[in-house]
Amino acid sequence: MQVKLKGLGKRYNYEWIFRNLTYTFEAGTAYAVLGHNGSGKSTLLTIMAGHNLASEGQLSYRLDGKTVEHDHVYRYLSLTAPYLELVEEFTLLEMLDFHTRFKPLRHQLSTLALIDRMGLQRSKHKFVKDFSSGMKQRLKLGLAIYSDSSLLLLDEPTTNLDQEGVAWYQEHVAQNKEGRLIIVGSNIHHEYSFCDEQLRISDYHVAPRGR
Ligand SMILES: Nc1ncnc2c1ncn2[C@@H]1O[C@H](COP(=O)(O)OP(=O)(O)OP(=O)(O)O)[C@@H](O)[C@H]1O
Repeated sequence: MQVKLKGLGKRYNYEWIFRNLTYTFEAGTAYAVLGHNGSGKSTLLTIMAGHNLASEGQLSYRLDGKTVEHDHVYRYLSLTAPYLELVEEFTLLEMLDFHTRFKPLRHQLSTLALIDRMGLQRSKHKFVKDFSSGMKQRLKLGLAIYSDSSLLLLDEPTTNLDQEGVAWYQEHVAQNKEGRLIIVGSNIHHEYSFCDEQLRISDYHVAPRGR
Protein backbone atom coordinates (compact mmCIF):
# COMPACT_ATOMS: atom_id res chain seq x y z
CA MET A 1 0.00 0.00 0.00
CA GLN A 2 1.18 3.52 -0.84
CA VAL A 3 -0.34 6.47 1.05
CA LYS A 4 0.01 10.03 -0.22
CA LEU A 5 -0.74 13.03 1.96
CA LYS A 6 -1.21 16.37 0.24
CA GLY A 7 -1.41 19.56 2.30
CA LEU A 8 -2.88 17.61 5.21
CA GLY A 9 -3.88 19.54 8.30
CA LYS A 10 -5.76 18.75 11.51
CA ARG A 11 -7.36 21.19 13.87
CA TYR A 12 -9.20 20.47 17.11
CA ASN A 13 -11.44 23.45 17.83
CA TYR A 14 -9.13 26.45 17.26
CA GLU A 15 -5.86 24.58 17.73
CA TRP A 16 -3.96 23.39 14.66
CA ILE A 17 -2.12 20.16 15.52
CA PHE A 18 -0.25 20.07 12.19
CA ARG A 19 -0.61 21.72 8.77
CA ASN A 20 0.79 21.55 5.23
CA LEU A 21 1.80 17.92 5.59
CA THR A 22 2.73 16.66 2.12
CA TYR A 23 4.41 13.29 2.21
CA THR A 24 4.38 9.93 0.43
CA PHE A 25 4.57 6.70 2.39
CA GLU A 26 5.81 4.05 -0.04
CA ALA A 27 4.77 0.40 -0.04
CA GLY A 28 7.29 -2.05 1.40
CA THR A 29 8.87 0.62 3.62
CA ALA A 30 8.79 1.16 7.39
CA TYR A 31 8.39 4.72 8.71
CA ALA A 32 8.68 6.18 12.18
CA VAL A 33 6.41 9.13 12.96
CA LEU A 34 8.31 10.90 15.73
CA GLY A 35 7.42 13.67 18.14
CA HIS A 36 7.03 14.57 21.79
CA ASN A 37 3.88 13.81 23.81
CA GLY A 38 0.89 15.62 22.38
CA SER A 39 2.65 16.46 19.10
CA GLY A 40 0.06 14.72 16.92
CA LYS A 41 1.45 11.24 16.15
CA SER A 42 -1.72 9.38 17.16
CA THR A 43 -3.85 11.98 15.41
CA LEU A 44 -2.00 11.37 12.13
CA LEU A 45 -2.23 7.58 12.48
CA THR A 46 -5.98 7.71 13.22
CA ILE A 47 -6.52 9.93 10.16
CA MET A 48 -4.57 7.47 7.99
CA ALA A 49 -6.62 4.60 9.42
CA GLY A 50 -9.85 6.43 8.55
CA HIS A 51 -10.90 6.70 12.21
CA ASN A 52 -10.53 10.47 12.24
CA LEU A 53 -11.06 13.19 9.64
CA ALA A 54 -8.48 15.66 8.41
CA SER A 55 -9.48 19.33 8.60
CA GLU A 56 -7.83 20.15 5.27
CA GLY A 57 -5.85 18.47 2.52
CA GLN A 58 -6.13 15.08 0.86
CA LEU A 59 -5.10 11.50 1.42
CA SER A 60 -4.93 8.91 -1.31
CA TYR A 61 -4.23 5.19 -1.14
CA ARG A 62 -2.89 2.90 -3.84
CA LEU A 63 -2.40 -0.84 -3.79
CA ASP A 64 -0.71 -2.76 -6.60
CA GLY A 65 -1.07 0.25 -8.89
CA LYS A 66 -4.81 0.73 -8.24
CA THR A 67 -6.54 3.44 -6.24
CA VAL A 68 -8.18 2.22 -3.03
CA GLU A 69 -11.36 4.12 -2.15
CA HIS A 70 -11.38 5.62 1.35
CA ASP A 71 -14.39 3.49 2.30
CA HIS A 72 -12.42 0.32 1.52
CA VAL A 73 -9.12 1.15 3.21
CA TYR A 74 -10.13 -0.62 6.44
CA ARG A 75 -9.95 -3.95 4.60
CA TYR A 76 -6.24 -3.53 3.97
CA LEU A 77 -5.00 -2.17 7.27
CA SER A 78 -4.38 -3.29 10.81
CA LEU A 79 -3.79 -0.98 13.72
CA THR A 80 -2.73 -1.21 17.30
CA ALA A 81 -2.88 1.71 19.72
CA PRO A 82 -3.10 2.15 23.49
CA TYR A 83 -6.66 3.53 23.24
CA LEU A 84 -8.01 0.50 21.32
CA GLU A 85 -9.94 -1.95 23.46
CA LEU A 86 -10.00 -5.74 23.32
CA VAL A 87 -13.22 -7.63 24.00
CA GLU A 88 -12.63 -8.38 27.67
CA GLU A 89 -15.51 -10.85 27.97
CA PHE A 90 -13.93 -13.25 25.46
CA THR A 91 -11.38 -15.95 26.18
CA LEU A 92 -8.22 -15.75 24.09
CA LEU A 93 -9.51 -18.40 21.65
CA GLU A 94 -12.88 -16.64 21.34
CA MET A 95 -11.12 -13.31 20.76
CA LEU A 96 -9.06 -14.76 17.92
CA ASP A 97 -12.03 -16.56 16.36
CA PHE A 98 -14.00 -13.31 16.45
CA HIS A 99 -11.17 -11.21 15.03
CA THR A 100 -10.32 -13.61 12.19
CA ARG A 101 -13.94 -13.67 11.02
CA PHE A 102 -13.42 -10.06 9.91
CA LYS A 103 -9.70 -10.04 9.29
CA PRO A 104 -7.94 -13.23 8.20
CA LEU A 105 -4.38 -13.93 9.31
CA ARG A 106 -1.30 -13.73 7.11
CA HIS A 107 -0.13 -16.85 5.27
CA GLN A 108 -3.27 -18.74 6.39
CA LEU A 109 -1.88 -18.95 9.91
CA SER A 110 -4.27 -20.78 12.23
CA THR A 111 -5.45 -19.19 15.47
CA LEU A 112 -3.59 -21.89 17.43
CA ALA A 113 -0.38 -21.12 15.57
CA LEU A 114 -0.83 -17.42 16.37
CA ILE A 115 -1.30 -18.26 20.05
CA ASP A 116 2.02 -20.13 19.89
CA ARG A 117 3.75 -17.19 18.23
CA MET A 118 2.42 -14.85 20.92
CA GLY A 119 3.71 -17.25 23.60
CA LEU A 120 0.24 -17.41 25.14
CA GLN A 121 -0.31 -21.20 24.89
CA ARG A 122 -1.17 -21.49 28.59
CA SER A 123 -3.85 -18.81 28.37
CA LYS A 124 -6.05 -20.18 25.55
CA HIS A 125 -9.10 -20.42 27.76
CA LYS A 126 -8.36 -17.45 29.98
CA PHE A 127 -10.67 -14.44 29.77
CA VAL A 128 -9.01 -11.40 28.22
CA LYS A 129 -10.12 -9.34 31.24
CA ASP A 130 -7.85 -11.55 33.38
CA PHE A 131 -4.76 -10.94 31.21
CA SER A 132 -1.94 -8.81 32.58
CA SER A 133 -1.39 -5.50 30.80
CA GLY A 134 1.69 -6.94 29.05
CA MET A 135 -0.28 -9.99 27.85
CA LYS A 136 -3.01 -7.70 26.49
CA GLN A 137 -0.40 -5.68 24.62
CA ARG A 138 1.14 -8.84 23.15
CA LEU A 139 -2.34 -9.90 22.02
CA LYS A 140 -3.04 -6.52 20.40
CA LEU A 141 0.33 -6.63 18.64
CA GLY A 142 -0.13 -10.25 17.56
CA LEU A 143 -3.52 -9.41 16.03
CA ALA A 144 -2.13 -6.39 14.18
CA ILE A 145 1.16 -7.87 13.00
CA TYR A 146 -0.31 -11.22 11.93
CA SER A 147 -3.45 -9.86 10.23
CA ASP A 148 -3.28 -10.07 6.48
CA SER A 149 -2.87 -6.31 5.94
CA SER A 150 -0.74 -4.26 3.55
CA LEU A 151 -0.77 -1.25 5.89
CA LEU A 152 0.33 -1.85 9.48
CA LEU A 153 -0.08 1.07 11.88
CA LEU A 154 1.63 0.70 15.25
CA ASP A 155 0.99 3.44 17.79
CA GLU A 156 3.25 3.20 20.87
CA PRO A 157 3.69 -0.54 20.24
CA THR A 158 5.69 -1.47 23.34
CA THR A 159 3.38 0.14 25.92
CA ASN A 160 3.26 -2.18 28.96
CA LEU A 161 5.85 -4.61 27.57
CA ASP A 162 8.85 -5.74 29.63
CA GLN A 163 12.28 -6.35 28.09
CA GLU A 164 11.33 -9.82 26.89
CA GLY A 165 8.13 -8.44 25.37
CA VAL A 166 10.07 -5.71 23.58
CA ALA A 167 12.44 -8.35 22.12
CA TRP A 168 9.38 -10.38 21.06
CA TYR A 169 7.90 -7.31 19.31
CA GLN A 170 11.16 -6.55 17.51
CA GLU A 171 11.53 -10.13 16.30
CA HIS A 172 7.96 -10.51 15.06
CA VAL A 173 7.65 -7.12 13.39
CA ALA A 174 10.96 -7.75 11.55
CA GLN A 175 9.74 -11.18 10.38
CA ASN A 176 6.51 -9.67 9.02
CA LYS A 177 7.85 -6.50 7.44
CA GLU A 178 8.37 -7.52 3.87
CA GLY A 179 6.02 -6.07 1.25
CA ARG A 180 4.09 -3.98 3.77
CA LEU A 181 3.86 -0.31 4.55
CA ILE A 182 4.53 -0.01 8.30
CA ILE A 183 4.10 3.23 10.22
CA VAL A 184 5.15 3.43 13.88
CA GLY A 185 4.05 6.38 16.03
CA SER A 186 6.64 6.61 18.76
CA ASN A 187 9.29 8.47 20.67
CA ILE A 188 11.08 5.38 22.00
CA HIS A 189 14.03 4.20 19.91
CA HIS A 190 13.56 0.45 20.43
CA GLU A 191 10.04 0.71 18.95
CA TYR A 192 11.17 2.15 15.64
CA SER A 193 14.82 1.12 15.29
CA PHE A 194 13.91 -1.20 12.38
CA CYS A 195 12.31 1.65 10.39
CA ASP A 196 13.80 2.86 7.12
CA GLU A 197 12.53 6.45 7.24
CA GLN A 198 11.54 9.06 9.82
CA LEU A 199 8.91 11.78 9.72
CA ARG A 200 9.00 14.46 12.43
CA ILE A 201 5.50 15.69 13.08
CA SER A 202 6.88 18.85 14.73
CA ASP A 203 8.14 19.95 11.29
CA TYR A 204 4.48 20.50 10.46
CA HIS A 205 3.49 22.41 13.60
CA VAL A 206 2.16 25.90 13.22
CA ALA A 207 3.91 28.54 15.32
CA PRO A 208 1.40 30.34 17.56
CA ARG A 209 0.68 33.91 16.47
CA GLY A 210 3.10 36.53 17.73
CA ARG A 211 6.15 34.25 17.68
N1 LIG B 1 -10.51 14.47 20.37
C1 LIG B 1 -9.71 15.51 20.65
N2 LIG B 1 -10.22 16.72 20.92
C2 LIG B 1 -9.42 17.80 21.18
N3 LIG B 1 -8.08 17.72 21.19
C3 LIG B 1 -7.51 16.53 20.93
C4 LIG B 1 -8.29 15.36 20.65
N4 LIG B 1 -7.44 14.33 20.42
C5 LIG B 1 -6.19 14.82 20.56
N5 LIG B 1 -6.23 16.14 20.86
C6 LIG B 1 -5.07 17.03 21.03
O1 LIG B 1 -4.24 16.90 19.88
C7 LIG B 1 -2.88 17.00 20.24
C8 LIG B 1 -2.13 15.80 19.68
O2 LIG B 1 -2.54 14.61 20.37
P1 LIG B 1 -2.02 13.16 19.94
O3 LIG B 1 -2.67 12.18 20.85
O4 LIG B 1 -2.19 13.01 18.49
O5 LIG B 1 -0.46 13.30 20.27
P2 LIG B 1 0.68 12.18 20.36
O6 LIG B 1 1.86 12.77 19.66
O7 LIG B 1 0.17 10.89 19.87
O8 LIG B 1 0.93 12.14 21.92
P3 LIG B 1 1.45 10.96 22.91
O9 LIG B 1 2.92 10.76 22.59
O10 LIG B 1 1.26 11.59 24.26
O11 LIG B 1 0.60 9.77 22.66
C9 LIG B 1 -2.84 17.13 21.77
O12 LIG B 1 -2.71 18.50 22.10
C10 LIG B 1 -4.20 16.60 22.20
O13 LIG B 1 -4.64 17.22 23.39
